[in-house]
Amino acid sequence: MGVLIVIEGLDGAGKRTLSAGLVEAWRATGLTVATLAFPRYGVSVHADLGAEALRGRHGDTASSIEAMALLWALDRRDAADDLRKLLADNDIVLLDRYVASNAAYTAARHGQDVSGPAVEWIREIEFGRFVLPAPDLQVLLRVPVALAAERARTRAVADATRDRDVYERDAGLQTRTGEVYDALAERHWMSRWIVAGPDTDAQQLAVRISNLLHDGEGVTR
Ligand SMILES: Nc1ncnc2c1ncn2[C@@H]1O[C@H](COP(=O)(O)OP(=O)(O)OP(=O)(O)O)[C@@H](O)[C@H]1O
Ligand SMILES: Cc1cn([C@H]2C[C@H](O)[C@@H](COP(=O)(O)O)O2)c(=O)[nH]c1=O
Repeated sequence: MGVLIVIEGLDGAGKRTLSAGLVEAWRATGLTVATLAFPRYGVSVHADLGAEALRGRHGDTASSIEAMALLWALDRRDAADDLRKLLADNDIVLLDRYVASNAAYTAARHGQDVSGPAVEWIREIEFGRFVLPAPDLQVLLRVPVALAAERARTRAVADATRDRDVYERDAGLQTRTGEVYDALAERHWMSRWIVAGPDTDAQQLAVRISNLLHDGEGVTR
């Protein structure tokens, strides 16, 4: 049974870039690694509807905090069987965003902190009702809001398919989301968390995580 590792962080933090580096580093040591990125655009109708809503389509869907959270959660529910199979077949399954994204953004949109009802609602729906696998380790890629926004802007200029959505244009939302992420990490919500900075070297982080897992630290099952 493999371990489930999640990279979390703000829009533009560099999660996808760091994930690619981790995969390369682990595979070079002979480990089998599978990856999934949520939302699963182009695979899940729920993910695609969510992305379209964030770009002004589907009436008032984007203005409903719970409607958006349920779309992202339903994408993960549909992926649950695939996720379990990947865990059975690989040493490591690395996720770019998972349930904590929904907890952080939903709480932040409501202006709640980590102790508010939104985080508990997401936990109950996704881990309780949808029975999604719990992570073994979550990594918060902690990047200042301004730097993450700059990275998202630069990416949007370079790649027309990655235009900034309404969440990415909302600096207040990103700031509040960062605060909820910090609290989730401090409380080790649903697993042990470690925090990585903006210039994290993927190779070094891969070694750090491997050591944690090897020592049994941060492994929840
Ligand atoms: N360490 C880094 N230094 C400089 N630029 C970086 C770094 N990491 C990522 N970037 C750049 O920042 C932009 C955003 O990175 P990336 O797509 O990996 O972020 P992300 O967290 O996955 O974003 P999102 O959640 O919005 O999809 C990309 O253009 C990427 O090349
Ligand atoms: C998976 C997930 C995502 N979100 C938020 C985070 C982003 O602002 C958007 C779209 O995600 P992307 O990584 O920029 O493609 O949605 C969320 O609120 N809840 C989730 O579960």
